[in-house]
Amino acid sequence: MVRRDVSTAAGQLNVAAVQIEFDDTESLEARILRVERLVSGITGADLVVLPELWLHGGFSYDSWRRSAISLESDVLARMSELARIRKVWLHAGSFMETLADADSDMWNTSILFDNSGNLEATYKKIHRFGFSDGEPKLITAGSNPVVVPVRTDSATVRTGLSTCYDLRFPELYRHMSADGAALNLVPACWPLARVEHWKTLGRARAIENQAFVVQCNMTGSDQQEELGGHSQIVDANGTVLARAGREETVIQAQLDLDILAEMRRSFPVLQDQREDIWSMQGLSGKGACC
Ligand SMILES: NC(=O)CCC(=O)C(=O)O
Repeated sequence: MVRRDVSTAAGQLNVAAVQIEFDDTESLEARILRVERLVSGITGADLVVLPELWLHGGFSYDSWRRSAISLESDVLARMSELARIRKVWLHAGSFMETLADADSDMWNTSILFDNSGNLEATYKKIHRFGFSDGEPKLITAGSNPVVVPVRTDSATVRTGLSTCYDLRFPELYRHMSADGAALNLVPACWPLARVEHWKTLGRARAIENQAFVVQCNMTGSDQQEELGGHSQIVDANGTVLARAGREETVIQAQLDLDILAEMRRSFPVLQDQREDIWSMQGLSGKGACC
């Protein structure tokens, strides 16, 4: 495995996560306006993160095809404009992406704009949630991990993109770590019933990869599924720098990337990884199931 130089993280980055309340009865336009207002009210952030499928509803399977959008849609033009006007990097959360033709595949695609409103990266969710229902039935899985450099006047950091259920698969984060990720952004639509998993797995991904983790969840309810909230910003020690409750809110924290780089130098656990671990005793990377 080729490992990127970890010194790609430096400086200070102020990040905000916008925890959005979902309500099945609200129109898409009303929700977009609310999100624009929430983002416009944030001060001092370099990077703002929105949740997974905040427009469509993470569990609104029946309406996904109807509400799906293409990368050229007006909604994304508005998100790009928001990033440009507010001069923030904007992880606009994820969207149900489709191509122009009606029968196209759909993907759960995350979108990152830079602070001039340019589209910097897209990431198609790799691990689909729902077992034999929901995402595996309706959408196509991505197959490319994405790590992208985020650069501002005061910071530079390679940033890994992942979505919700991906958080349960540590090998994805190991892969992004090898590609230099020192910050992981995790938009989600994670239910209340498993919110302790959400909180613990975010801290675990931070500690084991010596990286910051920004988890931005939905709250409210979607097709009778109570959504968990508890968005959090975690440092590489697993310390929660900011955490929401279940209300619609913005959380914000300053990420000190110089301290992270120093921690990685003085406690260099990542260099002790054994790449031969999967070939030991003939096991493959896929765990036993049922
Ligand atoms: N939208 C999701 O990926 C939900 C994931 C989830 O509920 C879980 O991992 O638990």
